[in-house]
Amino acid sequence: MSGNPKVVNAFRVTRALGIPDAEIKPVLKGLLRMYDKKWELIEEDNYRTLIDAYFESKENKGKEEKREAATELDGYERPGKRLHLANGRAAVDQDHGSRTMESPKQCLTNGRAGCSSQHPLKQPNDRGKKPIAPHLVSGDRKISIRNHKKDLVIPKTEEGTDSISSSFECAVPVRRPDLSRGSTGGNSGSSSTEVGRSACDLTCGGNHVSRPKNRQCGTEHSQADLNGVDSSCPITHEGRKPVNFFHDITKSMEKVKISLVDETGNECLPKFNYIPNNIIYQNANVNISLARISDEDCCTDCSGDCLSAAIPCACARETGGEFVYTPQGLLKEDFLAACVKEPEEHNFVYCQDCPNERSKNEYYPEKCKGHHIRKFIKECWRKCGCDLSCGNRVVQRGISYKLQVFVTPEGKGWGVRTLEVLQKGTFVCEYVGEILTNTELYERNNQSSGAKRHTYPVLLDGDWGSEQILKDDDALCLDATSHGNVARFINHRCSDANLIDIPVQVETPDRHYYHVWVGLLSMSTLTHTYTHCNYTPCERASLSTFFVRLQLAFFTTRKVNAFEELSWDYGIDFDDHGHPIEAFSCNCGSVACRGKKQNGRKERRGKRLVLG
Ligand SMILES: C[S@@+](CC[C@H](N)C(=O)[O-])C[C@H]1O[C@@H](n2cnc3c(N)ncnc32)[C@H](O)[C@@H]1O
Repeated sequence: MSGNPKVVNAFRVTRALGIPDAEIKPVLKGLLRMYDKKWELIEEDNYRTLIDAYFESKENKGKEEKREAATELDGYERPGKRLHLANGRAAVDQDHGSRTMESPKQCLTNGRAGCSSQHPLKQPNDRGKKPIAPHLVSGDRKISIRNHKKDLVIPKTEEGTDSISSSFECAVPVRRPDLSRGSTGGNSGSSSTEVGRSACDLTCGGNHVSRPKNRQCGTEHSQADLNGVDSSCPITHEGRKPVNFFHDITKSMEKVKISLVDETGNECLPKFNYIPNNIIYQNANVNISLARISDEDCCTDCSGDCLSAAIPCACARETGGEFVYTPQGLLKEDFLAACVKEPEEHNFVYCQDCPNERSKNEYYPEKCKGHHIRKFIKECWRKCGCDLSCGNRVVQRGISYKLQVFVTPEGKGWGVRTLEVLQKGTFVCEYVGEILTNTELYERNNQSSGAKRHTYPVLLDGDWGSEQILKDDDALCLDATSHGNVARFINHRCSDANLIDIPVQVETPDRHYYHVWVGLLSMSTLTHTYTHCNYTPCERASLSTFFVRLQLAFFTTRKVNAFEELSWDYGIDFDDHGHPIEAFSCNCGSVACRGKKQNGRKERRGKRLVLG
């Protein structure tokens, strides 16, 4: 086995993750048997299946040992057999089963139309580029720190519209730096081939309940799916049974489940890979070192909850000596009001040589359009003495409220709604995606066309307005088209949006709107570690040094009722006709809607809002 170059390569990757060859070998053998030696299923996504299966087997082994210990104590043999990967099924059948193991198998055995033999997590619109392989990340990435002095700028949204693009393909709000007014692309319509695949992707996720109906998307379901909505599938709040229903699009990667429901059957199922944290695609310069963060920038002497201390600790200094959170974990009214307020001229900085303009036109870049210096949140972090339950650690605790992805009745495609009442100032979710440089994004868009255009990245970071020339790999975006979290489904609203995006500084000493954890592991391992291992919060915190996380967080701007759709202002400039991609016709329904088009022409009403 070990002479085979494919095996050698697999070992090389898993070795880089610290997995001994002797331990990965039986797992690999089991997978090869299970997949009839279809190496492509094992190799995909940097051996994701293999790595998942390894951790799965370890986890199961741990459980088994506990069970055996309990049996010994009880003095009798409990029913249930011990299953090994080597027997070809093991981890799949054990307990609740492994979705990651189960998925490809289902695809293969069901022979479902529209479900290729690809690993379900494979992106059909992969343009030949993949996230960095583990060995590359750990071996090649230099770890250093830049001196970011400026706030994150989240200027404008750029948008792609393509008449044939489908909503599951686009789905990523993009906020581009330079364009203080973005435009956004619409994406109605569908592509039958891709939809078939997309349906498969979710179906193979192991929690799909559906009735066959997606005519528009051309999805053909297997007999299993034809059985209709199962009894665990809830009646929707409109009193209907959904046509498509998924219990948890996060694949257990979040603390709470996020369901997806389609009562219409007319919407293409989304095609993307759920990730709970941002991950570097390739060239982004998001390096940081502990040494750069001085003790003055954290509260090493604190313990427990910083909010309950008589005097606010050092972590409140960045936000005027006061924490931005209430003891209930909500944003304070005055801070929220300041964030929601429209920016004034003095809130903008201008680059001498703007990387965003350069990425659009290398030789004759236009003048910098200005970057909005925004308010930001500073949370405590790992150098602080407090613990994860500290009141100044809200965003980093992750999604806590029940959300649902659903089909909007107004023709906006999928949207997100809350299933419970959210008080004003509640943290809802982060915006998560792949971290790209502007140039990478530009190249992605150039290489793809139509539905595959990555038109909605959110601008992340830049040392805007600095004296020096900002390099391309310092100007970053988040692209959630292929990899993202629930935020990729949140629709735009021109005014009175019930969410606002606020940058969160957790891990950097500068006014740098993201926090970074050095990326040493691949996305699959990251996912895996959070999903499958029973780490305590403390263990997770230490493990997280290996992850890359930037944070852009959504908070409610007012009280939001259960089943209300969540929305945020993408900052689109619907009047930006020079933009290569035409903005979608806005159906936000707000009184001051500025992007409604009628008969292909834009209704000229409403104000022109400029957002950083
Ligand atoms: C980030 S995605 C949001 C999720 C998307 N609705 C979906 O189905 O995946 C952005 C896209 O959603 C649609 N969209 C978002 N807000 C909209 C609005 N107010 N009116 C019409 N379409 C909207 C547009 O097609 C836009 O390109």
